[in-house]
Amino acid sequence: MTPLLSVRDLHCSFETTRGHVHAVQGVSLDLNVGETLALVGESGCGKTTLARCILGLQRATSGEVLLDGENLVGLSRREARRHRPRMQCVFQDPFASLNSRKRVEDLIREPLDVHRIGTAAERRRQVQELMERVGLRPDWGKRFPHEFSGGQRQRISIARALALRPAVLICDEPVSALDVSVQAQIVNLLWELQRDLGMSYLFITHDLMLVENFADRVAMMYKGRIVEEGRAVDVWRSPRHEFTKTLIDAIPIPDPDVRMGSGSSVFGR
Ligand SMILES: Nc1ncnc2c1ncn2[C@@H]1O[C@H](COP(=O)(O)OP(=O)(O)OP(=O)(O)O)[C@@H](O)[C@H]1O
Repeated sequence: MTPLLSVRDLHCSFETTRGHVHAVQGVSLDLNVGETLALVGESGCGKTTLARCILGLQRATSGEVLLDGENLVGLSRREARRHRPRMQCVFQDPFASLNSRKRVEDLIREPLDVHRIGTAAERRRQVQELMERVGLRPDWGKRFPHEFSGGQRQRISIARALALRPAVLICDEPVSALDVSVQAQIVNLLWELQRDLGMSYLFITHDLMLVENFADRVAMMYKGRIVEEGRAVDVWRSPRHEFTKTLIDAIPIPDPDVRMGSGSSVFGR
């Protein structure tokens, strides 16, 4: 099966006042249709830079990002625009990523306006549907982001990302700015959306436990490289790289009275 998204030997470097930073060092990854690949690594290992290169927000130094077999690296802005609807992103901070001066309905409608999808009436209707879909009341559309909680704001970001019906959703630490109780709700929402819409997720996190039951495969990133990759269950049971072992060892042993039965998950999968 040809992967939907394939990253091939991707490098990204920065020249800074402190010298040369080789943030992404020859990363290769595949993401299949309907699959969740968790990209797990500690702060500064290059996860966001990799995501930005995949999305075309950051120019890769070399390598390929193939979407349905077409290489996106080095495309002109105009050519890249054609692919943009197919890959969308939900960022970490729902406070910073939403323009605070825009009403929620305008924020969610914006991608449809930019890509001129549907009539004005169809776009308005779609905004209502998207709000319902992510668990927001459609009559809240006239409100501004500051009137919402962190979890609700992340729902707004998700609705906005879904507007163009992407095939790939890149979730860059989408719950790490949220309270633990809210984290589970947002992860559950993402899981339901994937089940219903069939999207593929690249789920970036520093928290291995968060993706324990959510990811199909896990890629461990360490100092700019993928050091271990495999089915989530295999990586979890028999980690090979020291970095993975350290992360797993740091996870508290769950209280059996709280986690109902072996193998069950707080995220219900
Ligand atoms: N625009 C930039 N200019 C210079 N250096 C950068 C730039 N963006 C990232 N870096 C550097 O690249 C390295 C990887 O950063 P990156 O943000 O990709 O890591 P990360 O794993 O996403 O970390 P975090 O989880 O903290 O966001 C870091 O050393 C960072 O300082």
